[in-house]
Amino acid sequence: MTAVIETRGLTKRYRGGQLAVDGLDLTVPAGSVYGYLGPNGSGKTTTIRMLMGLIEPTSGTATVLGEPMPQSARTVLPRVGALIEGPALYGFLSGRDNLLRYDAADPTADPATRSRRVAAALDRVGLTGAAGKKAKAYSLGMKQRLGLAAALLQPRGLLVLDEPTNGLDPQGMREIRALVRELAADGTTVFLSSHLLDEIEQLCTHVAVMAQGRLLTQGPVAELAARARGRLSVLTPDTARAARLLVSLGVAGVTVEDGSRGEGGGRVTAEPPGEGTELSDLNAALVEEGVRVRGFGVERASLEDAFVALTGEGFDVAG
Ligand SMILES: Nc1ncnc2c1ncn2[C@@H]1O[C@H](COP(=O)(O)OP(=O)(O)OP(=O)(O)O)[C@@H](O)[C@H]1O
Repeated sequence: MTAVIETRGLTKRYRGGQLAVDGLDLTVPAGSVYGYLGPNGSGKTTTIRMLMGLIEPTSGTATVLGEPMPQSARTVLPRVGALIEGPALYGFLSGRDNLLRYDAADPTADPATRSRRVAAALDRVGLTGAAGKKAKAYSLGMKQRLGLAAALLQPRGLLVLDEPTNGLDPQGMREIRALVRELAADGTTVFLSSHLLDEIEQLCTHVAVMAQGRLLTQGPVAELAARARGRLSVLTPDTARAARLLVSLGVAGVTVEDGSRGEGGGRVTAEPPGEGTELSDLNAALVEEGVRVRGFGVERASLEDAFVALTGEGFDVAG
């Protein structure tokens, strides 16, 4: 498999002494939608700025589309569509005129076909109807889509999107996510940073998890989630009794969630039992004890479970 982005020991220490990225080894396979996940301040933007040749690494190497960065920035960057820290737009110009300016700034873009390229890009992001409006009248989501249109003026081998849904309302988020899915379906490799775990789970085939400048893990999303163990879940109105019994049977991590499940129902979750204990025996023991069981099973592990297992802490999934 060819890597579209590869870094080895990539490190950035800012002048003030802050170690923002620490010995990063990333491998982004061709055709992947690669989620770069980490809380604010974990080094995502710094990494992207190094990949795009905007800042020099302190040490380590990076290749993008097979060429070393920042040395090959001039040949690599025209093949990369990037949306970093919000698009730079002229508010007093229409959406269309903003794109015409972007296209004109690209020395490789043929002026004869400019208006056709711009029309196609506007259509791609669903802004044809609003193309004549001034950009300052655009919603944040429309501005973000216009930024994406600028990134799509030329065919690209790679799209790099830094927190593309940051600050958007739910509708705007849905629009941008739908667009990213469409682009990915066309086979474009997408590298997308986010601090939203559910966004990565919805959009990405691969994920790298960052914390404090260091890579905790990377790989296919499905593999990462599968590595985490699911939770045993018992739906019952008799939560306290169920919990006591599970604890007495040696089940670990027993947690009671009461309330809002209708008819006074609640839920008890726990770690799935280890070898030697059958799930069916646990269920039978609950029933024997007179616990009314409305649901029983092991829920599939989510990426969040995997993240908690990795870091020992929860994640800001709501943003
Ligand atoms: N120009 C700079 N000079 C000094 N320190 C910096 C600079 N830019 C970022 N940092 C620090 O480097 C660390 C990583 O920042 P970075 O912006 O890369 O993180 P991030 O994961 O992108 O977070 P956010 O989503 O908040 O941008 C932070 O501690 C930040 O304060």
